[in-house]
Amino acid sequence: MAAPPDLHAYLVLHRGSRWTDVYRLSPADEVVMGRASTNQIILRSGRASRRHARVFWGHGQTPGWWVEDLASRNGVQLNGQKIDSPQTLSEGDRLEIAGFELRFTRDLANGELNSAESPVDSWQDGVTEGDLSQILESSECLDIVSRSSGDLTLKRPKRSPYDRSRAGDPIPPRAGTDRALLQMAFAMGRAESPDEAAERLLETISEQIPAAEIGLYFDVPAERGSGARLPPPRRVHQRPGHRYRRPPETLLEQAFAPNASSILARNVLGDATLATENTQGEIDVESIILVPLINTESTPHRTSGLIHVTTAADDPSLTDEELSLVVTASEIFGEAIRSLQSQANLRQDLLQTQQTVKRLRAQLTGRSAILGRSDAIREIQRQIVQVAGSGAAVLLRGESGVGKELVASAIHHASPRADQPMVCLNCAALSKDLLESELFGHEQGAFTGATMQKKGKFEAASGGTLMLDEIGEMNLDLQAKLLRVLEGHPFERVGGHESVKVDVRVIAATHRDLQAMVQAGEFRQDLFYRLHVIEIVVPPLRQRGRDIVLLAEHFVKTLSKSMGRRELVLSRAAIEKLMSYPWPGNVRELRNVIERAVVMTPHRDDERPTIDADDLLLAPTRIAGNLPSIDHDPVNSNRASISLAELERQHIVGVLKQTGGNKSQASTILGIERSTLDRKLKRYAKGD
Ligand SMILES: Nc1ncnc2c1ncn2[C@@H]1O[C@H](COP(=O)(O)OP(=O)(O)OP(=O)(O)O)[C@@H](O)[C@H]1O
Repeated sequence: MAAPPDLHAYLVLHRGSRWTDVYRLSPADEVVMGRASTNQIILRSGRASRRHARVFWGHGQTPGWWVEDLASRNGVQLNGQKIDSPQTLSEGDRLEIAGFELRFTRDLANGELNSAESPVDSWQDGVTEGDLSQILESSECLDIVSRSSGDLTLKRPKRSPYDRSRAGDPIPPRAGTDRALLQMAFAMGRAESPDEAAERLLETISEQIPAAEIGLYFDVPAERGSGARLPPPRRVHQRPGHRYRRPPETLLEQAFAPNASSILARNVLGDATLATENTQGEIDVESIILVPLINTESTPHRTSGLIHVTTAADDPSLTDEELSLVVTASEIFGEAIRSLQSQANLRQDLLQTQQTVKRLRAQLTGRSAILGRSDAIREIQRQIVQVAGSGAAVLLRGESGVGKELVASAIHHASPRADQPMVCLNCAALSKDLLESELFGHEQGAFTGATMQKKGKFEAASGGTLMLDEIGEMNLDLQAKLLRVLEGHPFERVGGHESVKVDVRVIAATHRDLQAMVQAGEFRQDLFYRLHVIEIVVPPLRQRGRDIVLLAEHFVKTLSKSMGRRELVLSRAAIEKLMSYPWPGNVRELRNVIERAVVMTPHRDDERPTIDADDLLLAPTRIAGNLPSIDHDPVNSNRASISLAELERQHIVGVLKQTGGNKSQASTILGIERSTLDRKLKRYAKGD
């Protein structure tokens, strides 16, 4: 006799926070719980009597659902009170029978399907291949298994459905399930996309539960996580002659609610809260497994997908082992998706980093653009293009500050080595031993302080370009070692025996006359010839005509911007002053002069600030040949009339001029720290 639908109710058993078992009560059938295998709900516990309790529909004084203790040894508790006569059941009542707790409800939409405990740990915990056996092991916490359609079988806690050793085990072991899950885990580990992983998931579940329809939903956007708005399943498995139907609204609400747990529901024929009707308007689903996929990357954790398995009226009910299988498979799937996601994120990061590197490189190339329209600079630009393609060594000659490093950088960036490193080393700044170890590296313990192996600039520039500035300052022994490397021989790190071979293009630079040095025996002739094959002479600034103004305006613009100042303009008088000055310190000196002027020019709001001739602090200079000379020769000027402090000041100014304003070089020559030099210069600027 079919009961009116509103008389149906459910017994719900939560098993930890992992999943929920639902048994649908039908008024036509009483449900007996106890140890005997003939019961509808079998309690596999030493504390259970053979026929322990029954739940039934009664028409007595109060028509409704009743629970009765069938004279059990350990009794039945209803909401914490032991019962001694049949009691009616009300919404939310809690039954405790032989150590198991069941809830009575008529309304599953009332949140009853979800456990009160914190979020489902199945998806959240995730698994790795190594964890898989542990997860299978954790299935031992299963305390209920189903035997046949329409009943619940409770068994002792801590018994695994995979345990084959117990005599008289009512659960046939699922041979091959573990192996299928392992194979699935490995296949998912190789998957290249979430869809491929999903394919493996569906394949495994449908092989293990052949008599079922399966729908898989994943990547469900947060705003579409319920009801009619749920997108169609991404993957479906249905047997010939059967159609998969998505879960009804009530079940979806449960699955997408916070703390959703997995659900196994049986005996659900005709229940519109748990299944969706077919085209004839009937609900012909017998049992359901619904496992939410929880996205733990989101805050708070939320359901981002579902595995939905259903059996039809004529099929056997889904079992606990099958629930366990689907939950475990979902955990593995979750882990695979997370790992694919993090791979995708890494790929994305890498792409962004590569784009940043490209952008910065373009900026650097822009910055290293050699400004100038003079014939002298056009000739340099032509030579750069000409030599860039070859891997031959290049010798750059020119006064200090003319832009030799800029030319080297332009050659590197125009060459096929542009994507590889460019490394610069100033040979004048280091002692012989230090220079050797900087160039070729050293092994651990090679000298005092060599606490670990260090690669040299040659290795650092591998595949790229090494610029050796002030090559004329290199000691003769090192010149010999350098020549061997330029000739393609391997080298050894200082204190080492291992041969290191690198592919590095060397660009050497000097402001000195190397030929004269060769004649004086200060530079190796063979090295000179090797370097001299391609020689570019960078002209001094005073030979570049209007380029002086072009460069000055460029520095005014870029320096005002970098200092956050409104853009300044050079007055006509200032331009004339710049054009008539011989620039012994070349472009570096010009840059320094403009920098000072930009800092010192007063800031007025009303008009565009102008750099006037007086704002340009140029040192009085006398030119000898085309090299800078020093006006204040501290050695030969009238020392007797000046103080020691003034003598020091003059000497420092002289050395700075000699180095074209290069403070690092000046401090090396003066034998003082760069910071000391800065301090002294500040003091002079204040007029102390
Ligand atoms: N043509 C140019 N266009 C723009 N900036 C330039 C130009 N030439 C030189 N500079 C700038 O002048 C400064 C000195 O240039 P660089 O260091 O290349 O000179 P250098 O000849 O290598 O000096 P040194 O011999 O003292 O090492 C740098 O700030 C550089 O950017």
